Amino acid sequence: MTDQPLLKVRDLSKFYGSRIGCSNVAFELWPGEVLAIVGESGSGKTTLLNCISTRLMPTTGSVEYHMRDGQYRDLYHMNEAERRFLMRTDWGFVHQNPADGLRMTVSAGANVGERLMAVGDRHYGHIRQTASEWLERVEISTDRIDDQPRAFSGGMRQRLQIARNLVTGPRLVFMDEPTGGLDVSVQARLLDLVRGLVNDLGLAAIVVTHDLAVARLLSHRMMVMKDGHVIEHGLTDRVLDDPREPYTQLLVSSILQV
Ligand SMILES: Nc1ncnc2c1ncn2[C@@H]1O[C@H](COP(=O)(O)OP(=O)(O)OP(=O)(O)O)[C@@H](O)[C@H]1O
Repeated sequence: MTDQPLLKVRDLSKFYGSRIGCSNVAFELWPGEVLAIVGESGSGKTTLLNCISTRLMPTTGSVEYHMRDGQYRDLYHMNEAERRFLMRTDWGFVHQNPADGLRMTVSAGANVGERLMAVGDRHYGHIRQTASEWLERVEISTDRIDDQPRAFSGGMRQRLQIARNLVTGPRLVFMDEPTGGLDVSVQARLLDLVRGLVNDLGLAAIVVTHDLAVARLLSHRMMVMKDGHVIEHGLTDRVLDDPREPYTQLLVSSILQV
């Protein structure tokens, strides 16, 4: 870890008309750190994730990012081209539904390889070799490299989406319910895989989940949201083992005691 945060979020709010999406959120994310945003449906998790990742314009607040050149830049003061460049080179975004993050009608190899081309790799042999290594890394047999993701199972699609996102060596990955929609045994395997990759690559990640078991397994720190507000924030083990807010206590007792 370096001695400076990767991301500084200050006073971030998003209102949809008079409805609160998220309100007054502030935190810092450090390199290599995984933060989980948890809460019930409608608590504002996706709104917050989308505001931080510049997919949604917040109503107020700032998000500063520590660029590779050592400077902090306010994401909302970048122009569109700069933001796109950052998304392509430094960030990944793993959607709940793999179809939202993959190109379903091109091959698995091309799904991974085109990200390398987007960052300037032009050598076909190298691109195919790297794509093949990444398929192996996410436990997809390399003899499926020419198959389209629509011929894959849900778990395979999600693993392919992860490979597509990580192949370019991002520093920060956003994940929106990465195991949602998969059945339980597939979820467990995928979580193990994600945890291993995040550790090995020293990635920072922000993971939205309504599942506290996912937060427990993946994250170092967690924020609990309710009605658009962060009501509790701390080290994951502390929040789950010794929740301070009655709402968090309720969540923990209702969900985690299985
Ligand atoms: N495009 C929109 N227009 C109006 N209100 C919205 C919009 N998107 C979200 N909201 C409202 O903002 C609040 C937070 O929603 P958000 O989707 O961020 O919650 P969430 O915790 O991600 O829920 P879920 O787990 O169901 O995805 C909710 O009251 C929701 O109705």
